[in-house]
Amino acid sequence: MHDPQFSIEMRDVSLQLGRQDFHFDCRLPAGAVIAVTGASGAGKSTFLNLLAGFDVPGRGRILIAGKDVTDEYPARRAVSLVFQDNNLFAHLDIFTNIGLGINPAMKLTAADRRSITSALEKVGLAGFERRMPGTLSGGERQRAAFARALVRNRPVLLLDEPFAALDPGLRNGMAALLLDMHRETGNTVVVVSHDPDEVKRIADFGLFIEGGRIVVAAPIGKFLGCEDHPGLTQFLRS
Ligand SMILES: Nc1ncnc2c1ncn2[C@@H]1O[C@H](COP(=O)(O)OP(=O)(O)OP(=O)(O)O)[C@@H](O)[C@H]1O
Repeated sequence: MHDPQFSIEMRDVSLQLGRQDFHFDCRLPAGAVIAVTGASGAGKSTFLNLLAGFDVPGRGRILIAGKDVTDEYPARRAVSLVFQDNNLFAHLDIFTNIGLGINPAMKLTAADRRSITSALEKVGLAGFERRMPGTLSGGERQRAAFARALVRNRPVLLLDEPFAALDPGLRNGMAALLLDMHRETGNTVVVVSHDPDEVKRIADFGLFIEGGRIVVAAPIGKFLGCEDHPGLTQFLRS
């Protein structure tokens, strides 16, 4: 049974990658900004990869917006993604990269075309439509990927340190844009962050992952006040 309060459920999900095993079991609130935290190598990206469908669990079920997606291909899932790399097709210009996020056959309406231009303006890349990804800086590529997520407008947005390559001013600007979009659409945002200030600023709910397991999952007030896990305390003070 699906409870509409939850947009993401992992039911007894297990996975082994090399010598590392992972076990995730969680229910995440719909319409929240959920911060995923943990030390390097804890399993944050694997958690997102399972939701995106790039990793497939050996056991357990994954539900997104009430639908069991465990056996569904990444492209069919109700998610958009902004990951650290590999966000853009290198042989296609920025307009096409973003357009594919709206319609994989590039059948775009005039309104779609306007929304691409407008998303590029919002992320500070006005006029970049015909540029190839290889001619953009790392931060510009991340912003282009973010523009694609803006136009895709899926119920769940997965972001793996989306603004890591940006300087602090731009990073804050993009975080503000993310919150604007979130308020407008009411979508669920799952964002990996290494920055406690960013977590405090944007998240409604926090997850702390350690050794391939979720050790804390709580609304943000409780999460920030949690003193039961030295790893989390250290992260929050960093
Ligand atoms: N395909 C794989 N084969 C073997 N081990 C893997 C594989 N993918 C991930 N791992 C291991 O699983 C652990 C968790 O990796 P993951 O990328 O999820 O961590 P993370 O919390 O996102 O780390 P970071 O903050 O450094 O990006 C790491 O020890 C990693 O080396």
